[in-house]
Amino acid sequence: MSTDVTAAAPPGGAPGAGPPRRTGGGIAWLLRRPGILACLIWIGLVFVASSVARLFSLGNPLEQDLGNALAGPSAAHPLGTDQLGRDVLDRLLFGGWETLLSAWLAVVIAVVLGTALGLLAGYVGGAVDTVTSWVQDILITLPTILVLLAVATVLGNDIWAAMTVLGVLMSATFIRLVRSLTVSVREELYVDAARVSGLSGARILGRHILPNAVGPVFIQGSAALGTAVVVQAGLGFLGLGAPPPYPSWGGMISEAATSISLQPWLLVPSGLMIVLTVLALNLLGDYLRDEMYAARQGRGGATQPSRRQRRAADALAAREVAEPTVDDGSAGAVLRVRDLRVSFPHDDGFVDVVSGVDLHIGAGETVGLVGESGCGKTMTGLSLLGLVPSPGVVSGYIEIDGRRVSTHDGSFAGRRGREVALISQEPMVALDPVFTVGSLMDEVLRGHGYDRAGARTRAAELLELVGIPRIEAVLRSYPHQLSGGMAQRVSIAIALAGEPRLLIADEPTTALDVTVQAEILELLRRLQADLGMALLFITHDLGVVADICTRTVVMYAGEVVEQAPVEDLFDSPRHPYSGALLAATPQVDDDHDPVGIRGVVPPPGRWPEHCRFAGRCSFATDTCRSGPAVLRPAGPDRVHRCVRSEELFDERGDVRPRRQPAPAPVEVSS
Ligand SMILES: Nc1ncnc2c1ncn2[C@@H]1O[C@H](COP(=O)(O)OP(=O)(O)OP(=O)(O)O)[C@@H](O)[C@H]1O
Repeated sequence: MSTDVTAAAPPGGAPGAGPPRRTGGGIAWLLRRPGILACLIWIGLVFVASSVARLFSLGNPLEQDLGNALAGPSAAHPLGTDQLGRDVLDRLLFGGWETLLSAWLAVVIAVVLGTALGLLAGYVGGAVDTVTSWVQDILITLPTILVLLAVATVLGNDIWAAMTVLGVLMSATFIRLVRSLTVSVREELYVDAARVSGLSGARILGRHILPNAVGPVFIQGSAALGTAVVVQAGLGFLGLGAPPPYPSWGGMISEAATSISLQPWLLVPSGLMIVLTVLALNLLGDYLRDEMYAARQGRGGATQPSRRQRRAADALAAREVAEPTVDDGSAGAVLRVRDLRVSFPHDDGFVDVVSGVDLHIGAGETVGLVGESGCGKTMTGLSLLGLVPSPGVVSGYIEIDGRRVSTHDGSFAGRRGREVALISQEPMVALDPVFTVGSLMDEVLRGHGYDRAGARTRAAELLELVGIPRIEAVLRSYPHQLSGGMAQRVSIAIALAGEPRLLIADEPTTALDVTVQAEILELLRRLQADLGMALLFITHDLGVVADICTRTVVMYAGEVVEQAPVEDLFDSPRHPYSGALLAATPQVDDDHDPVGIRGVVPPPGRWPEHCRFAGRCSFATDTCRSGPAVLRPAGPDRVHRCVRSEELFDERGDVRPRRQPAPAPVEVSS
């Protein structure tokens, strides 16, 4: 039994993403994880008891009492006696020491050798990588037991030599694991930065690449220890363990098997000891892998919700929100959202980072979601994909293509990629550096039901659709061999593979230079017109919204403050925040300088009960601070959240507020 941690390994993980983060004190951390604690207690007990028994010569594992052979458990012999009347507990403990230490030896050799070769192969590449791959393939192909029997034939019953050879054979797993981690991290920008700053290869490996491998190697090592114990017991069973009369766990099973008809109990202690120890080692590996994964998702350590927070999360998740009414103009839309809330643990409860968002997007419509950093745009987008990171809780009504979806009942699972897909800001994030574009697309398309030949044809069609030249060469390329624009086109092609009805583009052009930005926008506009998807375009850039969107939703501090057709919003904003955003946007054909918005968006949990923008709004009066600002209709397909809107914008004759009076001091509630 082994645990493959490659899936949990962080491709291009953050530097230092090593073993599970320990937070809140080691004991408290362990107490919250009873599975890990139970495994550690068992392994520790066996190791300490067998070490003490061996080192201090406690018990008499060799002392025979033929008059009391094959006895069951008793006060004098808690686990009974064997054929020669020797105490089974003493023999188990005496044999355990050698079993565990020799298994450790094998794993240490496997880890050290495998990590060194994996790092070298992954970092240096070329001929070194090729030769190491051959070595790894040979080690994997060799039949372990036959090799160990050959070693025993040559060297006799030398369990330490056998376990050294086992360590070399097992190193193949670590070579593969560390090599793939190294390849994925090698192209990271921070590794390039280290190279540029003149660090030596050895230093880059040690400081920037090795820490990424420590966690996965540690976890794989735990599973390998279980395997080594099994192999060691197998050798003992075949008579290749400790020479008689010295005990080994495998040897004890072999002896018990010969007396099974006279005393079946004899099989239980040694069998159970091997099973429980191997199980504990493997489970420990699995638990640690889950912890590491959770830590990478932001769920580990300090962010684990408390019991009270879990109760609050359950209450939030159970919040009932009715289907939107037909008179809000959303009937028949591809996306219908009502009273969407995204909340994260805070103090003893939860705090909203998105609150009460209503949204709809029809087929063929492009809606721009705009607002400053931290207003909740990305969280809104992720909630529509069921991808809000744990322990965040999403509640509210979400309907995609006529069917209600929820994060809590797994209904997103089959829909992601099919009904709703995502293009992210950084294309390389979506493209695993270990695989070629061809195999990435093949994997996605096979998931959508294509056979191998069909997937190949469809991949080429999709790349053609997104305007990629030299398709065959691109299919054979690795992501790092593509330019930013080309990589974004590939990630768009992958997003389109499932023919989604709703495409969420989260700042898809921010990481690209302006000419490539224009090309990608043009591509999205064309695709959207051809395929008739609903497109939610998340951006800071109002220029992009003017360019590509039909409707704009302006978010401030977690809520929608204005929603209007693009032209209406740009010509006559109805909320001072929309006006301020427009005034802050540079325009080529305009003689006004952009005016920044003073102050910052208050953080979640510090939003005032009244209008959330009041603290930064030059037009705010006591009326704005007298109670919550609710959404108000302002014409067809138009709403805003400003109590003074009519008064303000009437006074100003529908002219957008290019210059605001000096802003009031920033106000946040305590
Ligand atoms: N994992 C998390 N745990 C707790 N709070 C989070 C988490 N992720 C985001 N937030 C908070 O949610 C709020 C909204 O973040 P979000 O990323 O949606 O904003 P945004 O408008 O998309 O900003 P940007 O344009 O910078 O991406 C922020 O205050 C952020 O601090």
